[in-house]
Amino acid sequence: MGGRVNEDLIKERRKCTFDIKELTHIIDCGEENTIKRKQIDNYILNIKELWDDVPEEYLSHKERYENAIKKAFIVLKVLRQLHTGNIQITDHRTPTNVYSIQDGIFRNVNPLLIHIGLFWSTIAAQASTEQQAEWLQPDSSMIGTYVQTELGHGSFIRGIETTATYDSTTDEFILHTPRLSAYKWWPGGLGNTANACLVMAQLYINGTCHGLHIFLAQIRDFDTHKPLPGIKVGEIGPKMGFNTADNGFLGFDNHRIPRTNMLMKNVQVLRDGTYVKPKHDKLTYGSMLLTRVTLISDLAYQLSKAATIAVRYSAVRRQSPIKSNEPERQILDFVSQQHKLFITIASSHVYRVVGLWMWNSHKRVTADIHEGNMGQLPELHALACCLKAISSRDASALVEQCRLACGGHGYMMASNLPQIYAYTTAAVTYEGEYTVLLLQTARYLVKFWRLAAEHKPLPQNFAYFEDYIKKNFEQWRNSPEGIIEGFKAIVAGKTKAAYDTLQCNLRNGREFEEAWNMASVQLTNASEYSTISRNDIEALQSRYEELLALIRPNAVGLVDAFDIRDEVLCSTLGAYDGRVYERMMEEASKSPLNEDVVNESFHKYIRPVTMKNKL
Ligand SMILES: CCCCC/C=C\C/C=C\C/C=C\C/C=C\C/C=C\CCCCC(=O)SCCNC(=O)CCNC(=O)[C@H](O)C(C)(C)COP(=O)(O)OP(=O)(O)OC[C@H]1O[C@@H](n2cnc3c(N)ncnc32)[C@H](O)[C@@H]1OP(=O)(O)O
Ligand SMILES: Cc1cc2nc3c(=O)[nH]c(=O)nc-3n(C[C@H](O)[C@H](O)[C@H](O)COP(=O)(O)OP(=O)(O)OC[C@H]3O[C@@H](n4cnc5c(N)ncnc54)[C@H](O)[C@@H]3O)c2cc1C
Repeated sequence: MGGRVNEDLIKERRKCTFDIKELTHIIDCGEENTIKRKQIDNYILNIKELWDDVPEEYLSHKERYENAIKKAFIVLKVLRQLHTGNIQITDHRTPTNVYSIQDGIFRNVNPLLIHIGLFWSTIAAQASTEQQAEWLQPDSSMIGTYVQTELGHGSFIRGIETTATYDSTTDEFILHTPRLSAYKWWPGGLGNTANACLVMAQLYINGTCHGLHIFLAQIRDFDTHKPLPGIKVGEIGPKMGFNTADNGFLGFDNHRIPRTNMLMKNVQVLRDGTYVKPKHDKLTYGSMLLTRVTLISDLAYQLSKAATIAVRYSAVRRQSPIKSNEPERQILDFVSQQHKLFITIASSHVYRVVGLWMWNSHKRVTADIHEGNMGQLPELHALACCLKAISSRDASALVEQCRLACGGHGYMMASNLPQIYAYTTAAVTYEGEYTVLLLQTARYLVKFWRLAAEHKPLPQNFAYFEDYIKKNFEQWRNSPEGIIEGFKAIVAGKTKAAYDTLQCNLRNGREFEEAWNMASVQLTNASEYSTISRNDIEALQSRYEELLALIRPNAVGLVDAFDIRDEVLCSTLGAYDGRVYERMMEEASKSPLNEDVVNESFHKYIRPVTMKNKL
């Protein structure tokens, strides 16, 4: 859409006091990455078939999938070309914004996301060298997905009921779904697209259960795409979001696969049925760990999208004067509006930095695991659980806050805020539900509190537990360092309170698991345990208000620095030129309900009633 840039946005950009490009390079982890990202964006933007004329919301459930899958295979081809062609990407999962353009293409989710992001990466991480040589061929016919969750079990995966029973007479595993609750349910791409999958199932050898293992199973014919005999597969139906992805269900009726289809890098079943244990029995959960780490950066990016839309809109939107004799003000001038929006910008930066830090930690710990050293895995797991849980919860709350900050127009699908919310809130549940993951972290903290309470040696990371017990905490200091000390006090105080409740429940004769359940609200909540006083809180509050005023002139510059293209934002409210009302009117004109001046329903249903007595 042509036309001049909104005057208010022009003024905002003139006011900016820092170098926007420099911040963009920092966000992208270097100018080189910014250049690479822009090259990819431009390349993909020129592929006409990837861009829709009709807004997605007007398509049926079936059309949405068909449109998305058409685009997904074009993107897949481009991805392969990018890996071998002129634009080189060495590590496509580095959590920069390199792949952000897909948000614009799908306005939702790539139906091949699990194929690209989980299927291949699980094979790469958990299959033996020979298996990888066979399966990771660039011209492979496999379109795969990651099949773990069942109708009856998602969080408690030890409860998974699908079985893989070794038959030594034929050297095969028999995959079986014993009952309805054991049907696989949810995996992305399973409904219509995948012809293969990685299945999480309970391994049985000679009547002994060895727990959960991962198996590669073909489920559809590579040529005809019909389900193989013994496979019942389909799509689960419309969801709150993710409707461009065909999440599916799957049941096995004694479906046989070769023994060599179990992922055997860390654990093996030999020809005679001998079971060779892994070095750590949670290595099978490795893909969940990696996705939790990756998600933190993805959620930071979703926050930057929501902030860009809401800040630009708030700079353009004028409503109400502050003083009655003045003109109406930009809504961004209201301090309450700044509070809603600037925290979203800040949170995006926080989770971007933390996501990168976690990504590097994951790389380091994985390298250690390759060398046989599992020592850092529990800490990484505890951190990934907590950060995935809070980043998804914060992101969905803040995206919703941005939507509300756009008033009625934020409720329009054309603002793209409802779609970003539906996408973001799903992350609170998938890849480990919020509370369930927080309880994993609590379990880790309580273990170290017990050591502290028993005056046993603690790792350096937990020295602050000892400080808390010895009352070594400093008085509150109103500074970044002081705030960190305050948080340490809160964690220690909360862990102590939960631990004391746990001990009290145990002394009252409860079994540990029951005592844990009774303490679980305390184990997941945070309260104020620091030495902060009422005066300190008031001082912090006024410092916060001063900072809002300092950020205000740079607000548009800060979101411009996220450098998110209009084709990715897909928002009438958030486009770079700020021509909000023109874009809204243009989008409304695309509604099929505006095609006829008088809709045919008038003649069928309305007129017979309204004109009844007059005919
Ligand atoms: C343009 C093209 C685009 C291309 C795109 C390219 C790339 C994209 C790449 C990535 C994607 C990026 C972003 C993603 C965006 C969107 C995502 C889209 C789709 C969504 C996918 C969703 C997929 C899924 O949901 S898969 C299913 C996930 N399911 C779960 O997470 C289940 C949760 N439950 C569990 O994990 C476990 O049951 C548990 C809660 C951890 C408990 O396990 P259990 O065995 O019962 O263990 P227990 O509690 O008894 O603890 C025992 C012991 O083990 C320790 N433990 C547990 N887990 C682990 C672990 N993982 N690692 C290490 N240790 C572990 C635990 O702490 C205990 O220790 P201890 O005894 O206390 O010492
Ligand atoms: C959009 C989307 C995509 C998905 N994609 C995939 C996929 O590709 N592959 C796949 O395998 N799965 C996938 N899933 C499934 C997802 O991983 C699970 O839904 C998720 O792990 C939560 O499990 P659940 O549904 O069993 O929730 P439940 O565990 O039934 O949660 C319900 C409630 O019970 C509470 N609860 C459960 N256990 C405990 C406990 N021990 N202590 C305290 N409270 C507890 C929870 O906090 C929650 O409030 C997807 C899900 C969604 C929404």
